[in-house]
Amino acid sequence: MTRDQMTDPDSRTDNQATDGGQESLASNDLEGSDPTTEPLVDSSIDVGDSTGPSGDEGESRTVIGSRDLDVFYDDVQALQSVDIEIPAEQVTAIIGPSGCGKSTFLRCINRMNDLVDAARVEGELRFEGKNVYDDDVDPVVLRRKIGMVFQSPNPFPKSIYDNVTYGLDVQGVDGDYDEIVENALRRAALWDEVKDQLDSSGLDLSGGQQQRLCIARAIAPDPDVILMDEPASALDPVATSKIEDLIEDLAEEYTVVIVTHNMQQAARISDKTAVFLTGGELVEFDDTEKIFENPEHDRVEDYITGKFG
Ligand SMILES: Nc1ncnc2c1ncn2[C@@H]1O[C@H](COP(=O)(O)OP(=O)(O)OP(=O)(O)O)[C@@H](O)[C@H]1O
Repeated sequence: MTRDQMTDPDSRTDNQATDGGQESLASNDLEGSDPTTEPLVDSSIDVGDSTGPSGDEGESRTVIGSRDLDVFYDDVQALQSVDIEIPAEQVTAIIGPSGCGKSTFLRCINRMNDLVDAARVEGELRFEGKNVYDDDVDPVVLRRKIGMVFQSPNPFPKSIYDNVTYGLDVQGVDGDYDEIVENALRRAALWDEVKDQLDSSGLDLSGGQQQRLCIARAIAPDPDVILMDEPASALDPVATSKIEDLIEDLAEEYTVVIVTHNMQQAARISDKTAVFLTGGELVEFDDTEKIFENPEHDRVEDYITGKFG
């Protein structure tokens, strides 16, 4: 299987399951994709320019990269010429003041901005070396490889079991659903708490459990990347701590990109940190320790130390 086969003209559709018009689903809960012809990006292939800038041995492979990425909402520019190389199987935090384009960047990665009429994307955003904005890329397939978890826990009014299998069901994916559900719930650190109540409504869980259920739902289709947009901001400190532990565990298997307003959280859980500042400029991207202890840019230091933002 080659990178070119990420495309699937037969299943090309932007359909996404919706919940009362809210952006309230794991993004890989998508209808319209034909799993029998699902074109995959084989991460074992030579991905050319998707290696890191230095290509040094021991350097983590780049999974997501952008070059000169601009995003506009009508005439308003939300991102300006963003260049970034996001490494595999690490946690990358996106931080910055309100309105600096954090969510916009996250949504570019799996083309969720396609769902916003006013949004226009220019430049290049690569997943496994393939520009996801090429005409031949199927966004439905892309979103199965790049799942998403939103700010507010948003389970469906369905059983815990059905919440996890929903995305698989609508795509007609075959497989042992019992096994998939158990694996996804285990990986989301929820199995032990819910294994005896899989038929109960997902809405009866606590907020933190609901968010872990949403993470299980995002994991079920077996993505490569999990995008998280402030996944703990609606949770209490105990539930937040569990989600943070979970995110660190997930990075052993998945590439995690998380938007957070909480700088302590970024410092605690991420390996890399990207600092966006007003105007949608990516000002600095480096190891999290470096960003928080010795940033290159005064503006980043001012932001980190709370002088503005
Ligand atoms: N759907 C939209 N239509 C028009 N403008 C938008 C839309 N979404 C975002 N914007 C604008 O794009 C810019 C970046 O917004 P974005 O939500 O990406 O920032 P953010 O850093 O995630 O903000 P916050 O931290 O407040 O969530 C802002 O000026 C915002 O008003």
